[in-house]
Amino acid sequence: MVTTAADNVVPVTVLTGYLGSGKTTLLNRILTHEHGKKVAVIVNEFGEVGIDNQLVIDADEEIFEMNNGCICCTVRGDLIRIIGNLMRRRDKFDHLVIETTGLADPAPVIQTFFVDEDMQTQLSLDAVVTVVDAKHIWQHWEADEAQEQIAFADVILLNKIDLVSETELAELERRIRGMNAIAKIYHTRNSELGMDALLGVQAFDLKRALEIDPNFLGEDAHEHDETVGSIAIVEPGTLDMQKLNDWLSYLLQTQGPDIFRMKGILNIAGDDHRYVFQGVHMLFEGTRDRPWKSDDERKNELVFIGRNLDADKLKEDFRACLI
Ligand SMILES: Nc1nc2c(ncn2[C@@H]2O[C@H](COP(=O)(O)OP(=O)(O)OP(=O)(O)O)[C@@H](O)[C@H]2O)c(=O)[nH]1
Repeated sequence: MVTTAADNVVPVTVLTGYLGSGKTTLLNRILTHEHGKKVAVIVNEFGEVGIDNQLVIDADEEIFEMNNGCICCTVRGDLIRIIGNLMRRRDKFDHLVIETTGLADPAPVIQTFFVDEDMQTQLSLDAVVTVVDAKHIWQHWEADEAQEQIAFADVILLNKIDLVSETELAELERRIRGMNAIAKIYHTRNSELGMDALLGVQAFDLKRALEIDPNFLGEDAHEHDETVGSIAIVEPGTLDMQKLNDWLSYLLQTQGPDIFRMKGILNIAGDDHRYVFQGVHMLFEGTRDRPWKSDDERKNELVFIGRNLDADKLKEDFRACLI
């Protein structure tokens, strides 16, 4: 899973967003943009007319449609099969975008790239990009899918800003930030965003430092409006690796379904290297990272994004792992 540009792996962007939020508009942008990348796209539509083929051919892109049902039910088998076919034409593209349907939970798509060994050697998850309809999101704010799409995202486009006032937009951003402290949030019209912010983000690369909104970290008692939220732990001190392992395994066994994503940089006792980890539901990967630099502040930073998380309990259990 950990990859660098030098590896011959294909970066994969997972594109999510509620119905009508602007995913197709964004996809068209990606396909027609002069970014020098050849992008293959897998779309999952229910009998709708897909992206215009002419456009696809002109843009030197490849599109594959999954028409056999919901991506979240059949995802692993179908996705692996389609990607398998796609990889036979590996020379034809250098980035893959998977558009999930408006209602799909993005987790199974993301997990495919964590669990399947074949997938891991050939592809690397780049980022989850979620398009949010800034005007109409409130109508389905309570829907699990809408919340999960926001919670899983690395990049969020608050789209259709022409339809809302600045105040409304600020309020939406505040609430979304409370749910997801790690995503980069952009304000867009017609899903207009620079390609650098979309493709090649490397949000799942363990080697990249954890990026949490400093404002979020600064807030001690973060107010939560939603059942889905982010919890950040920033603590100095050194951790007992065994205790940490036990705690994290217990946490994932008991709360895995409710923990959508987690990431962290840790200071392990007796090790002069940083330990970095990330997880998606029950799936976890951690590795020894670069050495701490002399001017680094050796502290532990963790972020959990999930449903009904108990901040006090998480912090207490974390502290119990310190030496
Ligand atoms: N006013 C406004 N309309 C937009 C904007 N972005 C997209 N739209 C329109 O919103 C509608 C839905 O956009 P799509 O890109 O098709 O959305 P989608 O997420 O692919 O929709 P589904 O395929 O139904 O999930 C289209 O009519 C777009 O032209 C925007 O920033 N402002």
